[in-house]
Amino acid sequence: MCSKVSKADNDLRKLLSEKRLKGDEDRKVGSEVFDRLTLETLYKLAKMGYVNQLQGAISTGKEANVFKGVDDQGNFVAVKIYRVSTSDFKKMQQYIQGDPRFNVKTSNKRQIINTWVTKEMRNLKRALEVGVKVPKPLVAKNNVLVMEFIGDDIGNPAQLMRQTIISNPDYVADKILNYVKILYNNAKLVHGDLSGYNILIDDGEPVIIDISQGVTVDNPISRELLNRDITNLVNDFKKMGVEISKDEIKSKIMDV
Ligand SMILES: Nc1ncnc2c1ncn2[C@@H]1O[C@H](COP(=O)(O)OP(=O)(O)OP(=O)(O)O)[C@@H](O)[C@H]1O
Repeated sequence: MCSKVSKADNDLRKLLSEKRLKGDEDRKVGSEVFDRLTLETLYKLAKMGYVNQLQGAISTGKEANVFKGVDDQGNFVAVKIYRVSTSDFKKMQQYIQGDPRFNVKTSNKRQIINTWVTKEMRNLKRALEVGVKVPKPLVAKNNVLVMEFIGDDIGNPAQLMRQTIISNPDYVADKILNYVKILYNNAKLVHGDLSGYNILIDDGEPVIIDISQGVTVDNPISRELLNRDITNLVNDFKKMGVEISKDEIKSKIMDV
């Protein structure tokens, strides 16, 4: 028992000392992201073996920060930490309320974020189950989601589709459209924020990320979100040299 506790203490010390937050931006992130409850959550995840080192920020987003971590077995993991101070609770509430899977009537900010993280985890699982390539979710606890790290063996994260040169654009576009189709028809989900900024290219393969706002097709806003996703894809594909119209995409998705 004693040795377990001291191992966990050591793990947390290691986790915090090795998070290696560099530069002004990262330091700002450090103080904003690592509030007491977040530290406690990371501590529990360290004890459970999910993350025992954080190795710096991969991204500093509007509402969350994504860190590269290492688990007990030495595997890289991606650790997404929602910031309670800057999250858009109104938007989160709107998306959660229209979702029959959740019955959350609270206006408590932490509870809303925790539900949001659970929603992201469940959407990722549901996408994986039908064969969409997304990061495998490993654990969700409070405002922290730990998932499979998408990148190379030495820890370089994969590039965003919008920020990389695609060597196989037709293949990538086709794969993405098939993912949107099976997500819609089989998982009954709409991503809701799909664009080249939420698709990673890993070894020539598209991987869809950031599915937290994804809604079930019976949500009243699902059609509007699907249309927006399709518009974004038309524009992104065009930039990659793949011409396809909104109507063509719609008929591909609905063609079951
Ligand atoms: N599983 C992962 N493996 C590797 N990198 C990842 C992973 N998940 C996210 N990232 C990186 O972190 C960035 C932010 O992730 P994500 O889009 O999920 O967070 P976000 O806070 O919603 O971002 P934003 O506010 O910019 O939309 C991604 O653009 C990607 O570069």
